[in-house]
Amino acid sequence: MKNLTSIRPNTSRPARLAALKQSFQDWNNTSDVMARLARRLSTTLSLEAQLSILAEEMTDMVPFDSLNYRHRIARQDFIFSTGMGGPHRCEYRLSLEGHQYGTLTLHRRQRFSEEELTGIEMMLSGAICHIRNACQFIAIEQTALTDSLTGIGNKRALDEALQRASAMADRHGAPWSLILCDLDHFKLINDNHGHVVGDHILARTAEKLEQALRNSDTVYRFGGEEFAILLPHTNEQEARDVADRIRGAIESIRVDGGETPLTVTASCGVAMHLTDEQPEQWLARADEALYRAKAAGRNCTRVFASIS
Ligand SMILES: Nc1nc2c(ncn2[C@@H]2O[C@H](COP(=O)(O)OP(=O)(O)OP(=O)(O)O)[C@@H](O)[C@H]2O)c(=O)[nH]1
Repeated sequence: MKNLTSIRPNTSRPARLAALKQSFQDWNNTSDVMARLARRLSTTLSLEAQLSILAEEMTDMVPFDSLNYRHRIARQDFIFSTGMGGPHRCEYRLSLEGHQYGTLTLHRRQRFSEEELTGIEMMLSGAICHIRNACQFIAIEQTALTDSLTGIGNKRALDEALQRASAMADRHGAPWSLILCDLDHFKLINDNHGHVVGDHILARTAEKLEQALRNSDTVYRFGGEEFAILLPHTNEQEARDVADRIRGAIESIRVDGGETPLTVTASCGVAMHLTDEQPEQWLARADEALYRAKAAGRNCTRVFASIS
């Protein structure tokens, strides 16, 4: 409950409002480079958009032929480039409070003067907090989409990827396939050798899957011992071949298990996306195919045929 006596009388203050209006106009139209840079950078948390703004503002002060930025964030390389090189360059490692936030390089045909280098450094000082925030935002987003045990995409990442893939398959008519791959009798491994060994096998499986796939294919940990693989431009016959190949890769894993090395097999279910099919239906068909592979005795692949 508000204390009514503390509420100020509801009268307008024309002088203050006029000052606010002036201040807003100044803020909006400022010719102060640093203030404008800070204002523009604060409008976005997209690192790409921030670097575009920085490049735009910087080229007004210190013309350059190209700007390149590179930073490894949450195990992925973030690269931004604009323009085409030149023989002279200046490079800055961006850091704040002991943390690195990437390397920014400018190239130009003419040498950079001392005054220009000082100008660039001043602008980078004005941008660094914003760049730090954008880098941290990417890292947080990445963490939310990554499975902590294996380092590959998690269920949430798969859900988002399935949405995008369904939309693209419908728009472009290109085939997309989904493989669900589940380790066989994994409970026995945990029961007989412990969870640490089970975890190790899951991590090795993720590694093997990534090695066995093309760069355009993406792999996710979908559940405990279940993985999903999304394959663009791949029909169901090709996806079946991929599924058999990855089962072979998983079977080649050897883990120290006492007297004899431990091995593991997997079952796979394959479904190709159907026109206008919702992601959940697509996933359900792949799951049904996986169920059939398990029912058929495991260590095999089954396809949910798009034409029966
Ligand atoms: N070590 C480890 N085990 C997990 C993890 N997530 C799930 N599991 C285990 O995976 C096992 C899955 O067991 P089930 O669903 O019965 O499947 P299964 O034994 O592989 O049998 P089928 O799938 O029918 O071949 C359970 O023992 C879970 O505890 C994990 O992150 N680490």
